[in-house]
Amino acid sequence: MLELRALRVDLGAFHVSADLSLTTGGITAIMGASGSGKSTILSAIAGFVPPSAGQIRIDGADVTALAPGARPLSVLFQDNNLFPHLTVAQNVGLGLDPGLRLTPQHREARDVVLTRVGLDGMGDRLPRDLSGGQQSRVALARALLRRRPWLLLDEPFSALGPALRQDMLALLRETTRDEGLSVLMVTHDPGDARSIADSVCMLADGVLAPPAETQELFANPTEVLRSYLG
Ligand SMILES: Nc1ncnc2c1ncn2[C@@H]1O[C@H](COP(=O)(O)OP(=O)(O)OP(=O)(O)O)[C@@H](O)[C@H]1O
Repeated sequence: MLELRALRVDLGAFHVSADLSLTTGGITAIMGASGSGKSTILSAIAGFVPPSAGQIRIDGADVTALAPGARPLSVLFQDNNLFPHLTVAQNVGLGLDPGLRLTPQHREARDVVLTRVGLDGMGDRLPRDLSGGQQSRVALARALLRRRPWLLLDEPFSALGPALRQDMLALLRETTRDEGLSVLMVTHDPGDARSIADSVCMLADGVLAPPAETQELFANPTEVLRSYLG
């Protein structure tokens, strides 16, 4: 369970708040207009932006004051955050040990994940020698290898073309389901939310709404969703 209890984040004149719970397992999308505060909320949960009030609890523990690396979550950013001078295998291996001192078991786990995301045989390449879609797979592999229970994604595949993006969303759904991860994904695209999210939290007027079941929400759109869809 991920709980945002009377959470409030202030960035200068901008405010966003949330008071809701997300159950463990499945994929929740945060959807809202550009500038509505989607990244801000995700950054607060990840620990990169300090809240001005309220509490963030994950699986029963208060993580509000914990450093990002100490939280039971991984984050996947839009730019993939790959180190250009490290190989694919090294970039993925960072998910296990920031010093890259990998045991034989670590290497085996890394290679299993590389195969899982379709990068078998590409471990020795540098990120620049991969396509955009393959780079996204490296970042996903690293996040999966960390085995943190929650995976947070901020518009992770928006730089990819539509077909490749659908492939990555499908891979995300399969791999996180197989690994039993809970996913929270920021998107501005209703199509992305409909294709993989079990539930959607709409963000409008500085408030993140509690999750609504995706099919139900789109079948009976709220006022906020109607005005977002235009
Ligand atoms: N450091 C900051 N100081 C003041 N305001 C900020 C700061 N960072 C972001 N903002 C403002 O906070 C608001 C929310 O930004 P945020 O990036 O969270 O929105 P978003 O919904 O993720 O947008 P997009 O879909 O365009 O990425 C914006 O109005 C932005 O200008």
